[in-house]
Amino acid sequence: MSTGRKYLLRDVAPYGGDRTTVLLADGVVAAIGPEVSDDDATVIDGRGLVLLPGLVDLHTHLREPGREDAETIRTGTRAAALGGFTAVHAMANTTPTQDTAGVVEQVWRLGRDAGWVDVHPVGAVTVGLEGERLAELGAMAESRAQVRVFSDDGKCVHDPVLMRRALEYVKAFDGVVAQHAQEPRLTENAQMHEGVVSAELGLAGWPAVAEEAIIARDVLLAEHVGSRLHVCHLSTAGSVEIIRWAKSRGIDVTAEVTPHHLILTDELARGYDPTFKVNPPLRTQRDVEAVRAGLADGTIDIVATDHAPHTREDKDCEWAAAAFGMTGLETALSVVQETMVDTGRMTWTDVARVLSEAPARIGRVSDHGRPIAVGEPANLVLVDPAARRVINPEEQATKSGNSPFRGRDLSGCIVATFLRGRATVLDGTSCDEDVVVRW
Ligand SMILES: NC(=O)N[C@@H](CC(=O)O)C(=O)O
Ligand SMILES: [Zn+2]
Ligand SMILES: [Zn+2]
Repeated sequence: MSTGRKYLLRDVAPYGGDRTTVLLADGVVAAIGPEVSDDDATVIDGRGLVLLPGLVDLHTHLREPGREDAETIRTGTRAAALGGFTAVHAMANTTPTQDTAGVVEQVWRLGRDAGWVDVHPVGAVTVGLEGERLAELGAMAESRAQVRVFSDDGKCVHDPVLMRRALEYVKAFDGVVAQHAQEPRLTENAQMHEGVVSAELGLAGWPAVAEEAIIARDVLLAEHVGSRLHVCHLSTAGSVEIIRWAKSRGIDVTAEVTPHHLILTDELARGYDPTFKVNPPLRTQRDVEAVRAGLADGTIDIVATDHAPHTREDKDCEWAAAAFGMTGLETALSVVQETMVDTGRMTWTDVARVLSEAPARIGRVSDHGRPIAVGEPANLVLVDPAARRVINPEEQATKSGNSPFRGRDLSGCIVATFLRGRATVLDGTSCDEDVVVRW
């Protein structure tokens, strides 16, 4: 499983703490300590660099099968590695839908063959994401892909009876239902957040209550059946309040926020640039403050990218005709650093929790999100928090150009990413030749 190559990360700061030296060999963390050395190892000067467990994304759209013009498993996972990820969960809204053991195994296998990160397919909750019949959840759980996260993401499981049955069903294999919380009737034709800006622009609004009503219903359903619920891309102040209340009652719910909802607002719609059209929509500054506070105090468990690549044809058109979604794998850590670390709201230990440990736990991925300790799998990322870069989507590994950060100067760069001790990224560049699968 390992390349046989060894790496000596000299004078790195695990979790941004005291400097030490870390040796990676045989796919694991082989030694840690200020005096550690190894003459055969490739030495990386880690002064000023922060070492974190490899990032885990619970919410990525890789588009394959079906929309390889927007992204492939190979391009999307290379983007993930460049963003510091070692594992991603690939959402089920592909064509065909990831609603059978056959399709999730295909995605899992393509991810393994690409070799950039571990790909964990998400299984659809309902057949074809149509919200009518439960998909074969058990068969997907038992397949080689070992699916534990189920979601109709892109669509809401809006039938409460189906949602209840899904929550009950996944208990048998310790699965979780990840809900895209969008009340369909309240969001018909919705184009952006419903508020002052949508009124001024004359665009149909997506009210906060359309998200909050589903979250409120689902936490009560989860409590009723004693199951695990995960809320995708939570975006409003009211949603944070509901999750806080649910957790105080002991309900087994977790929630995610995207990088873009931590930093961007609905004001960006004023330019009618569809790059900023996303589901759920960018909200107000008050919501941004609330999700930051919720992430800092643990109400929101994780940051997930909701990386949603779209072709130029699907995005370079008038606002109303454009697809919802923005890319995020290659900028996620920078946005979290800027909004949460550089502002003093979180430490790097907190970042490891929200971008690695907690998503691995929610997705039941056992060999990622582990502590940086001797004997643990060497799934790691090395970050230079002092570096800055201007985002140019044309230079990114993702096939799609719909980054909302185009032209923006962001802090923090990924220096290296290691998957089971093999460098997938070195010096901020992907190690293309090294990505030979050894399983
Ligand atoms: N987030 C988006 O705006 N779009 C996602 C679907 C989704 O996450 O709901 C997509 O698949 O493009
Ligand atoms: Zn969604
Ligand atoms: Zn999504």
